[in-house]
Amino acid sequence: MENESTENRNEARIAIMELANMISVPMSLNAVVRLNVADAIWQGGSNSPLSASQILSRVLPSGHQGDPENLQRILRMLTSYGVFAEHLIKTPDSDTSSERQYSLTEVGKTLVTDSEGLSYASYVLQHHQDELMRAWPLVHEAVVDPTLEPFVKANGEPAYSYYGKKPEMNGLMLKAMSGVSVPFVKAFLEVYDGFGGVRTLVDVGGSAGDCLRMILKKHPHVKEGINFDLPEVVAKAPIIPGKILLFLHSFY
Ligand SMILES: C[S@@+](CC[C@H](N)C(=O)[O-])C[C@H]1O[C@@H](n2cnc3c(N)ncnc32)[C@H](O)[C@@H]1O
Repeated sequence: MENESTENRNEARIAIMELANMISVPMSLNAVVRLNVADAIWQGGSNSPLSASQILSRVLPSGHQGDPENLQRILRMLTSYGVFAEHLIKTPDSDTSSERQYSLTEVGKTLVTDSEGLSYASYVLQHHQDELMRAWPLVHEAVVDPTLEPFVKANGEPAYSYYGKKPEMNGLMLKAMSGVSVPFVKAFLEVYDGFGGVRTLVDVGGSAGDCLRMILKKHPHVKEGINFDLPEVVAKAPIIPGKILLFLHSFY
């Protein structure tokens, strides 16, 4: 091993410590989503910088002060990962001290609830449910014995059949997929021109059917959409009479 005091070795030690603590990043993200911080800052588009105390006064029920210091720690952490922008605002009664305030960056804005009630917040929550978190410490076992995936080892059955039995998880999965896919499909439909001549369109694993619904709306010559997904999923997907059929099946 080379000399431990070289710049390279110092940077390597810091890098491995950062990797070892990386869980603090998604967990902090999960915390701000649970606390609904993005909507509190966004306030219909104002995105005015707010201190941790001001944010807490908007997200907690009246009478609950919370701990602004702890929230500020989380906000600072996520600022360093580009979710928030930090503003140092001089406090009026002091020449020297300043207050930290936070607004949303482009990344942070993905967590703001839109007019359809969607955002990337559900995607964040979906990934950090207890059942998924339980599978992560078993990843090394997938190397030793790949016959059962970590989710099955942790929860007794594969993820999608598990979601199907838990209405809350199923609902969150649907909402997460809608939140992720709707903005992408909007952008994709602005530039993609490949649906000419298509009469029937099948979306395999179409979830709540958002992609199909948006494509059929933009391209009325596509007469029929088939959402091919699991029974519990299509049971929750809105039907468009005469336009979207639901195929209650499994591709396994
Ligand atoms: C990652 S999601 C994709 C959702 C959707 N395509 C979108 O972009 O929003 C995967 C989808 O595959 C579906 N799926 C998983 N296993 C399936 C199976 N065995 N048969 C049919 N659909 C399945 C899930 O229910 C889920 O809706």
